Amino acid sequence: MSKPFLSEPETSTTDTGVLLLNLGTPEAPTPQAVRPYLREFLSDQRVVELPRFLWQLLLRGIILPLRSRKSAHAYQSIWQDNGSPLLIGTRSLTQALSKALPESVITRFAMTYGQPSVMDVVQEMKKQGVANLLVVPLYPQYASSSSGAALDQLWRALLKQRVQMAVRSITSFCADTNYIKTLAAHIHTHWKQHGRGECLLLSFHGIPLAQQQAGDVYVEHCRTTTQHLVSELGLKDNEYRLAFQSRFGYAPWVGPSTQDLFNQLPQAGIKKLDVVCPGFVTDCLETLEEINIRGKADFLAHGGEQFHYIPCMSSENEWVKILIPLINQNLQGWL
Ligand SMILES: C=CC1=C(C)c2cc3[nH]c(cc4nc(cc5[nH]c(cc1n2)c(C)c5CCC(=O)O)C(CCC(=O)O)=C4C)c(C)c3C=C
Ligand SMILES: [Fe+2]
Ligand SMILES: [Fe+2]
Repeated sequence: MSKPFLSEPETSTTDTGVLLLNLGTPEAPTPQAVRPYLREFLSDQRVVELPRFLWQLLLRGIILPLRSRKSAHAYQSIWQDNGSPLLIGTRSLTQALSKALPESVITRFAMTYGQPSVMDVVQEMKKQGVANLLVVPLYPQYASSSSGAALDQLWRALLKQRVQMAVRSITSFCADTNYIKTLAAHIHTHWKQHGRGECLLLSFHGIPLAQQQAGDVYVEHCRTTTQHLVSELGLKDNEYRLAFQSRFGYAPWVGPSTQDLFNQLPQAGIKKLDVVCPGFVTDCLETLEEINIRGKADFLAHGGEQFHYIPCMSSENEWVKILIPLINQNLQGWL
């Protein structure tokens, strides 16, 4: 029988730690590796809120066999020599923040699904002496299915601790001034280097409409980011669009859909399109494959002439500029 609480070191420590949380990604771009990742992800009731038994029948019987193969194929098109872009990006962001924070702060990352797990990393940080922990889900806009699910894993880890850590968490930073200004500057730099389209599409990951109607603040947060960003960029109403991507399943999702806009915008006279994904801290399957491969092909096939995807901001310069002040503000009194 497993013990209800973990054994603790006898010395009491007071070190401070910062834990970054991201979604997780498969170990390899193969159906065999994608399947356990999707099973864990899609079994989370924050992600799919259907009755558990019915959903598990559907998931294991129909969805996993089909989706694992389809997703593995998509992952193959973006996989890098050293692994999944989401893992590479999260690791390099952790290294950059670790360098920029005082040496005494222990900085790590963990994944909501897959490896490294939140449970293992929190345990390891505790062994290293962390007693005060700041947790930063890497999602500027809060959604129950992303930030909420990430924080659930942290609370699960704390349930195992005999002597619990002091914990602070950042739940969202959708209107943070450094985030908005740095993102606006990033877009300007892209325009200077590659030219500017007729319209800027801000594409956020979607959520099921039922979750929004049940009170999730996610869409409101996406609108807040959009308002601040377009005002910082000085865009007129006809120079930008807000849309939601990555629809999953047959139930309605929040709209308008990014996919629909790729098909419709050329007919509405927009032939040159720039796309940015402000809700993603690191490039991943949903930006590199869904937007920059499939989305681009659809837009061009429907009469579009120029499609520029503006990549996520860099870890070393831009995200450090955004996250260090936010982290320092939340570490007050601990250092
Ligand atoms: C803003 C962050 C995200 C929210 C909100 C979110 C909700 C959400 N996602 C799914 C289903 C899938 N998402 C998948 C990939 C994926 N999702 C996010 C972020 C959010 N998801 C990221 C960063 C990624 C990329 C992971 C990577 O390895 O690069 C996938 C897996 C890929 C696929 O098969 O398409 C699924 C499935 C739901 C159902 C949902 C809200 C309820
Ligand atoms: Fe940049
Ligand atoms: Fe997702």
